[in-house]
Amino acid sequence: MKPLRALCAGELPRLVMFDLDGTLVDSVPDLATAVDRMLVELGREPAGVERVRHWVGNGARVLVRRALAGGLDHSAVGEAETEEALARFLDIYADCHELITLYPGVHELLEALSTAAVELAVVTNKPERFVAPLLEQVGLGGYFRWIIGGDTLPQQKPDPAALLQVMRLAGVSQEQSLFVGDSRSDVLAARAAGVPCVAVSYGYNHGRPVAEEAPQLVVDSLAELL
Ligand SMILES: O=C(O)COP(=O)(O)O
Ligand SMILES: [Mg+2]
Repeated sequence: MKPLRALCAGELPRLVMFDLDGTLVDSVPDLATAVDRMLVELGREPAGVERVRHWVGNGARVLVRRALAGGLDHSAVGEAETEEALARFLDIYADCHELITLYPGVHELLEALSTAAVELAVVTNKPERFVAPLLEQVGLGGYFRWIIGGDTLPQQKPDPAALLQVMRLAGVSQEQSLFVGDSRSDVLAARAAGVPCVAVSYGYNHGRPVAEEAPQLVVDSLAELL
């Protein structure tokens, strides 16, 4: 795990925090199914998986607002409309987990880290209630000591609060920690928390290359960290 040592002053990190959607799992096909069912129920055109891919990353509420707006800028969408659509989306998505898949290298990396007694956490903007069951479904149930969802704390990424909270709970400093994510919010949250960030190039970053956000390292597969 040389690349990880290089990021943490020659030592293995004691804590690795992972983003979920677009980093560990490809959840966009299911999210798109749920978004499209919601839109059709509301009498609108479905958005399709490619557009939904660009909208994921800032939690369910923003995803629904982007779907209602038909684009990334959701500033014109009203509150009442958001609440009604969000409730439908959450209900529909609760039964939409058929297409989720694990990215290559994920299982191998988590296995190697946990064998090396590195503490593991998930810090995602996905609503917390979905996270543990999905990890279980894809065979990652036993790995994570801490799970923080987008509604666990008052703040979500790019705010560093969740990362700071996990480091506090683990009793581990920034220098001994690492964050692995796929989007701008992940790189910004890690930077604000003072934690080095590895970004995966295959995830969702609103249609932009995540390398533009200047993480410490970009990899095309988590297997590169082994
Ligand atoms: O639910 C989202 O918007 C994305 O969640 P993530 O933080 O795991 O990428
Ligand atoms: Mg992500």
